[in-house]
Amino acid sequence: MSYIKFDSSKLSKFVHENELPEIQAMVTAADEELRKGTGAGSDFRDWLELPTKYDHDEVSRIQRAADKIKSDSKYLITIGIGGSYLGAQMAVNFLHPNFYERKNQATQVEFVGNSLSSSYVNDLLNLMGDDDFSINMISKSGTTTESAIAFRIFKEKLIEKYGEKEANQRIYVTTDKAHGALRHEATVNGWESFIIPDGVGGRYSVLTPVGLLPIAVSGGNIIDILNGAADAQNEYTDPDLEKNDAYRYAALRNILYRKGFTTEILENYEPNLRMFAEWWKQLAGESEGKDNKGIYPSSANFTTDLHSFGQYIQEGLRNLFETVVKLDAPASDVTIPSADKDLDGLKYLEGKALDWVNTKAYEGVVLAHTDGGVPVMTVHLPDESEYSLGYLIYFFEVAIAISGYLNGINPFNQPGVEAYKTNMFGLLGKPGFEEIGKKLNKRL
Ligand SMILES: O=P(O)(O)OC[C@H]1O[C@](O)(CO)[C@@H](O)[C@@H]1O
Repeated sequence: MSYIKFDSSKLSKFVHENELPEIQAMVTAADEELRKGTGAGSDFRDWLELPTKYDHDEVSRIQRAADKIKSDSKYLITIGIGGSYLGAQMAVNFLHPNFYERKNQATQVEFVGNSLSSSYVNDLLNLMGDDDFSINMISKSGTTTESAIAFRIFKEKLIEKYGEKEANQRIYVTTDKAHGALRHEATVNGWESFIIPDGVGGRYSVLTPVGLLPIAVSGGNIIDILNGAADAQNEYTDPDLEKNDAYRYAALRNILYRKGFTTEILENYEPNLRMFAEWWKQLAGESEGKDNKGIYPSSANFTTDLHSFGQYIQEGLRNLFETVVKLDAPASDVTIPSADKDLDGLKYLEGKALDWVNTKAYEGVVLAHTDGGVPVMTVHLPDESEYSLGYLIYFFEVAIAISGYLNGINPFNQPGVEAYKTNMFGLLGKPGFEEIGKKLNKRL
């Protein structure tokens, strides 16, 4: 029995019994493409064995760097965008109690460079005030505009506060091994640096130093995360759909997609899983949305959004399906108190645990949405531990890769991201983009 329970029992109305066996041959072929490297994008499969083959010396260095940052910094300013921040922020948010940032006196991990908002930058600078800080600049390419601009701004502040020599001791760079401006800058300035392996793309990089350093600084146990992912790596290897839950999830979403269920909503019932959906949206969207096809990844936070666009899910356009990440055992629970009078009509819930109510809400929603024509699958997450998170990360990573091959695309490239960058560079007057800029300006 799988550590993470995958429940597709409510799909019978949408997927006939014969359909899974009938797609098995395609899944086996997709598995071969992934494992043997015969599929498109085969240079980017090193995440597959990362949990069991990671560089132990590098992980020890990450732990030491995290200890230093915790001892000399109130803030770790983590700069990156896309895969260079989503996994780290998702894990930091998941592993710590809600409101942790406001209460905790230890080093706070803050994220910047994931937008071009000046208010956000100024708000962060105001929050930091004159407190001690360090920077973790994360960029595989080293050329991403959003993060490069943030790095300039915060590096300048660091040098202003500490002088160049000490500032250089407070800059940690996570980038590729050999290429790129950032690698060169790190070498010239003697910054401590960590490697994003060549064969691991941004959205698959959370278990590399990209995610591990910020997570370690926040107090997360990175070895436990890797152990969870390693066990998942061992579990999800058999292409047999009856034995591999991650592959079954991939197969079912492909079956649903072909029937017109083109939007997937990843849902949670826990606020600390909100960022998990953001991480998943990049993983799924950047991997699968290409060649004018692919499931559109979206997310919802329940029960909150049941009072917002829950109406749409229940009765709107019938192209939706849902995947719930349901936490089975929250770290703590609350008992609903008794009251002398029953003015609020809650007597029937007195003495009940809040998480029991949450679970009943989930069960009610699954049945209501199923009745409303929305297929629902559930991934049961046993608890809020690092181990479980590592397991869950790997479940979705391998499922999305198989899903991409099932849909006949390269799950490991992202050619479409360049279009906005080219236009932005033209409009910003970047050297080499002048002609594009002239043409675009005429259209504005
Ligand atoms: O780590 P980098 O090279 O700064 O890239 C950040 C993100 O930008 C993208 O390349 C898209 O522009 C993502 O694939 C990636 O995760």
